Amino acid sequence: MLSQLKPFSFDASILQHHSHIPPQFMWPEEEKPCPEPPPSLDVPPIDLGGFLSGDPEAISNATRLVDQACRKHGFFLIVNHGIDMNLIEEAHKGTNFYFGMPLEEKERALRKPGDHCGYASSFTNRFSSKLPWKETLSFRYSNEGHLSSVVEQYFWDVMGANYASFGRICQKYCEAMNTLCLNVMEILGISLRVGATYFREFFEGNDSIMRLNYYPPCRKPDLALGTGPHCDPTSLTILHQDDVGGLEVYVDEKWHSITPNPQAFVVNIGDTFMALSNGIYKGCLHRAVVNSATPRKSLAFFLCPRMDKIVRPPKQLVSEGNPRIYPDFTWPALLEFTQKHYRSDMKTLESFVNWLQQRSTKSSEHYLQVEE
Ligand SMILES: C=C1C[C@]23C[C@H]1CC[C@H]2[C@]1(C)CCC[C@@](C)(C(=O)O)[C@H]1[C@@H]3C(=O)O
Ligand SMILES: O=C(O)CCC(=O)C(=O)O
Ligand SMILES: [Fe+2]
Repeated sequence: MLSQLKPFSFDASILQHHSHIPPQFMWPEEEKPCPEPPPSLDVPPIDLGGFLSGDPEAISNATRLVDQACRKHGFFLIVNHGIDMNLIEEAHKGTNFYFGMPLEEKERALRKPGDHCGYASSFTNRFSSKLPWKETLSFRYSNEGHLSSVVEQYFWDVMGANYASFGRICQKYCEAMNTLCLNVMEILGISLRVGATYFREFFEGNDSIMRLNYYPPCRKPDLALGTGPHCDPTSLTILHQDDVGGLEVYVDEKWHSITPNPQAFVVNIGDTFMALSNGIYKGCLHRAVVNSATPRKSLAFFLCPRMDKIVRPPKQLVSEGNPRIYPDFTWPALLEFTQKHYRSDMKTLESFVNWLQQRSTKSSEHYLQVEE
């Protein structure tokens, strides 16, 4: 259980100037950043415009490259995506604006225990060690009719009139991410040979999470981590990083850096899509390191299925040779597990399945006791 600790506030405007960092931010030897900058990962970018043009060669290239990447490590880049670069720049500017505010202003959106939305500064009241060196602002996106302006509304309701313009930018940005995700779902459907519409329809009504990551400079970047090693428990992540660099992906038993490319989105498979693909596509292990000089930002859109959807692979992906790996589950159950019972890492899905089985065993034992 993630204990409710006596919170101390991580005020980045102060802590970033400390030559020593609190011990809670120091990571163990086996998880610390690499002593030398790791090699960059050579990932062939997927030309989304080419795929969407209907050109057979472009479709074949995109689906082949995505299939190779997702069977191996679950990570790829998208270029020629059609998203307005001004919108992306406005989203980064608004992120700077928000995280540049005094702590008490940011804490007006303070994340409540057990909730995934709101402002968090390194989760000081959530974890007792291996604290991430970052501030985050997370909020809900849905394209269901009655929630179609839920992002803009959140900024009005929680942040106030000063953030209305930023709220409009984030609403437009999330709508663009939704379009991008559904196009990627078409590529994944063709790559897995279940058809272009299968996963697109599954995620048409999604209930997703947008997260703004802000990594202040750290005087001990070799001891801290901005975000610890993990697979995203969500379905698909579309991330835009600024030009600072710090995202690392674990491939072939070693860490690789991802060179910033403002024209590209970083895309990775999450645990929930790994279950939807019956383990054929892998959740991508990744982390973020920090530096001593420059703040870093990343905008992460986490695609999640509608709350009532059952996460179950299509029958074409289950066979005698490839039997079911994970039981049916819903995203809200996995989300609650990550917010109330378990800190997401590289074993989240396995731990979640064990937790589900223990709970069903306990409840059937209880039932039997009541019955006897
Ligand atoms: C559903 C989520 C939980 C986290 C945010 C989204 C997807 C990624 C998860 C996370 C980033 C994985 C690393 C640990 C974590 C606690 C973090 O460092 O922020 C995770 C997020 C969370 O639980 O808030
Ligand atoms: O900031 C980054 O580059 C990675 C952040 C991340 O992995 C996450 O928010 O899940
Ligand atoms: Fe992540």
